[in-house]
Amino acid sequence: MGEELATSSSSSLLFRALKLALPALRDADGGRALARALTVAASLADLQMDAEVISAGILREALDAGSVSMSDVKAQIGISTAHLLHESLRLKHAPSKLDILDDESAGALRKFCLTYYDIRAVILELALKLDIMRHLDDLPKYLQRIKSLEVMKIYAPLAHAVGAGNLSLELEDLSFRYLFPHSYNHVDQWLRSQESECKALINLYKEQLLQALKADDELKRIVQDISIQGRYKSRFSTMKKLVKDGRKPEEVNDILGLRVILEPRCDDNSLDRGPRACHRTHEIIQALWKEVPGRTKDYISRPKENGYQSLHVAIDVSEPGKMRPLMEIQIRTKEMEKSAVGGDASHSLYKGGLTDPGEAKRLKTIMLAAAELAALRLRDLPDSDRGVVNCKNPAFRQLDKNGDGRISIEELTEVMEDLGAGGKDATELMHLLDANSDGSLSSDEFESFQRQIELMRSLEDDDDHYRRILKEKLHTIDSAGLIHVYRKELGDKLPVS
Ligand SMILES: Nc1nc2c(ncn2[C@@H]2O[C@H](COP(=O)(O)OP(=O)(O)OP(=O)(O)O)[C@@H](O)[C@H]2O)c(=O)[nH]1
Ligand SMILES: Nc1ncnc2c1ncn2[C@@H]1O[C@H](COP(=O)(O)OP(=O)(O)OP(=O)(O)O)[C@@H](O)[C@H]1O
Ligand SMILES: [Ca+2]
Ligand SMILES: [Ca+2]
Repeated sequence: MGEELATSSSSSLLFRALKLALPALRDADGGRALARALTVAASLADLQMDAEVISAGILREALDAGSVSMSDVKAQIGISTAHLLHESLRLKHAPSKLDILDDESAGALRKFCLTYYDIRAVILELALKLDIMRHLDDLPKYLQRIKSLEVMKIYAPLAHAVGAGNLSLELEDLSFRYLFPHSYNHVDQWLRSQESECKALINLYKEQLLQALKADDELKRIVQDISIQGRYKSRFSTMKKLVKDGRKPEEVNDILGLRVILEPRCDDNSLDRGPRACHRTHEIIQALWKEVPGRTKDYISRPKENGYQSLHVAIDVSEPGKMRPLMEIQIRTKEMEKSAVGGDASHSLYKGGLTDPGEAKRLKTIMLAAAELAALRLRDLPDSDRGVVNCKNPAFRQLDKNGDGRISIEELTEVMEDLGAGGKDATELMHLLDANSDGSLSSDEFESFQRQIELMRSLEDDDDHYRRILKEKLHTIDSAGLIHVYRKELGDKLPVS
């Protein structure tokens, strides 16, 4: 755990969680249950999650097995951990409502998750999925496929959308392996054969470039910070590129990748200091290595339509008698990076065809407005009216105009129209709230919706806090990115037959 999180209260929380889970897990599943719970906890710690999430990770398996109850968790660990477990269990059941082969449903689930859940519960669920995926060999083949498909179409894109990039790539690669074992082996063998050499090369070039940039007088004058990220391309991403336009492996020019991020000095207000720093970096690269002609793309002088800005250079890192894939170097300022990972040119949008983040936000706003309206009507009710109705929930009674104990789609549409929203929004809302899919809302379904609204409000502060942690520590997207939703499905890009 990070230093600031490893306070005595969080250690005590983890300790209590372990104490509660240990007896239940020690003997279960030949000792494997305990190992699994600890692996999940470790993954969550790697993802910089707080003690509440990690303790939920430890307890989840015991809860599933029925050896620990939710009231045990509430009493011995605390309400926040119990809440996270509750959220994660809700999330667990969500996909079973859907036909996972249907792209529209997968998109709806992602939207649902990001709009309705504590974001930490989403990360918890993703860590649990990762653990399942890492141990798929133990399951029968058909289950391996079903789980992989679910991960490929729902959880890997979800991880990408919430900014857990590395988790998303690992989930993708693992499901790729079980869904398409032959093509996976092909790509895997090829990448593996050069992996350690390429990774060493990435580190070496990264270090050399950083030294050269830091030593340059012009850059010293205009930038206050320089950082370089390196990455070796994932199996699935490589496969997609190879499949997409029939390229030969040696024509994939970004197997090795570096990204230079420059932060111009605050005291230099000249407008072009960012572009100047990027072009100067380009010159330094040209002096160091062999640039591949015709492969350079200057999206700084000419930004892409979506606003994406960056300078891309391909360099030849082969040596005499030793052919190697090309290395792509992306050069950008911190501001350009911010836009590329969270803004309009967002990486999630670029890869997944995400819709405008506003769309998901709108749905949430409508939900909140619907609750407001219900509350408002409630206040307008004369006191004498309260309590005489059969249904105990007055807000529900207000919406259930004909008093038949259910809120129909017509009744919901009427409310939404009062709010200035259309019938389509009512249908969407009904779809999300109608847990048993019978086409109308019972008082139970409505009450659970009200509880969610309350929870969402109380979590607004938490949400902000975790958003910052995710952005900073996971090097992820901005606040809006947390509710990005995929429109274009992964299935579009990958033929799943
Ligand atoms: N976030 C974001 N990244 C982008 C965008 N466009 C390109 N990139 C990044 O830049 C890389 C190279 O893009 P280009 O230089 O346009 O290359 P290309 O024509 O797509 O060619 P290949 O990389 O060979 O497929 C991509 O693989 C991404 O990593 C964008 O709109 N948004
Ligand atoms: N040259 C690079 N240097 C460092 N990181 C990179 C580089 N190119 C991409 N990345 C990052 O690596 C991760 C995986 O990217 P990946 O290679 O799968 O996709 P991509 O390069 O953005 O798209 P494409 O497959 O279309 O080229 C993303 O987080 C991406 O931002
Ligand atoms: Ca790329
Ligand atoms: Ca009704």
